[in-house]
Amino acid sequence: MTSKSTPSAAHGKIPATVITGFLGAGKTTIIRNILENAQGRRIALIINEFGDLGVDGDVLKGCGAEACSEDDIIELTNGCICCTVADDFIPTMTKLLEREGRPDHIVIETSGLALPQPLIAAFNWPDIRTQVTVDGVITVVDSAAVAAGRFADDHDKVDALRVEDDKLDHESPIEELFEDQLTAADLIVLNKTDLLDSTGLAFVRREVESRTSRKPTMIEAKNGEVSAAILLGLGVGTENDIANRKSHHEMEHENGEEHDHDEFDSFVVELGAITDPAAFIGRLKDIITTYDILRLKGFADVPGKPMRLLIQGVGSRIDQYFDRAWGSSETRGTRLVVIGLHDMDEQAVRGAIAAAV
Ligand SMILES: Nc1nc2c(ncn2[C@@H]2O[C@H](COP(=O)(O)OP(=O)(O)OP(=O)(O)O)[C@@H](O)[C@H]2O)c(=O)[nH]1
Repeated sequence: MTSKSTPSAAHGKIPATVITGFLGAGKTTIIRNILENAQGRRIALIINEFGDLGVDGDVLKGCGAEACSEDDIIELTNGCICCTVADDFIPTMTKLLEREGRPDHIVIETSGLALPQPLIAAFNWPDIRTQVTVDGVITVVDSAAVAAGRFADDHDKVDALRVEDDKLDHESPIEELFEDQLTAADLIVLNKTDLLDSTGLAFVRREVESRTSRKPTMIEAKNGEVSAAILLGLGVGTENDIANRKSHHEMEHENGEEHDHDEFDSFVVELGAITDPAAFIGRLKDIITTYDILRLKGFADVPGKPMRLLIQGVGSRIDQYFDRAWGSSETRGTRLVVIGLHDMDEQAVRGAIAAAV
């Protein structure tokens, strides 16, 4: 199945694939694989990240895949795509469609905290609807996190949040988001299967199935290795089916109350050189656990190394590798974005990370 054979492509509309999924599930990793196996398609990429440090865009620009030049990668940095659809996403799409040399396919990576529903609805805007169709929504799941109970309701925590903030009428914000992202899916990728055995994986399947009343196809993957032939060319036209995919927020606020991300918070920590990366990363793992940090990612300056060290923390797991050389006009330094729930003690986390150097 390729995009060239889908009904939407046959009607001249550009297919757009939405890749969603919670923080650190593996969205960027999957997109990297798509770009490297694009089967001759020219792909435009729209990336949205939570937090003021464009790590994903940088990772994807650095992969140098022919399918997608740096000019074809557009970063939306003014907040989560679901809240900035009108001001940010729609003008960006309009500009993209006015360009010469239109792409064969558009891939959109939502932030890990975004509700996909408002984004899908935006494809019904008149200027966009006539030119683009949603080929499919792919929800990436961190299977290891599901198995660890990361998306199960932590009642104590939710109750504590509610006492602090009486506007909080939701269940656990993480659990709701997880379910909303599953409910939007045409295809669910159970990623990170390398971290589980078959019993764990069977549990994850049941858990995911129980979190959405829709029954999208589920496939398993490790390191985001799924063929572009499976991911691109679903041919769904998801914008015609939004009524069946309502988020908790839409169901609770049919009167149109604004959605926001007050439940989550992020900040960037800037540090100098890291002389002992192994020790630093060991301490970061403890800090993530102590302060219940949801996502930590960025780069470190390691003295004597011509390349920067990419640091990717998801839950208490941290991956690190030297991803690219520092640019000649770039100031070397360590910058990490930290994402957590809104009750995260920013000053304490900042202090702990500074002391971990
Ligand atoms: N063990 C394992 N690690 C994975 C797998 N897929 C991705 N990762 C790692 O998980 C981390 C997060 O992956 P990303 O692709 O950046 O996740 P993301 O969903 O784009 O993250 P955000 O955009 O921050 O929400 C990285 O360190 C990846 O290398 C997998 O299948 N197995």
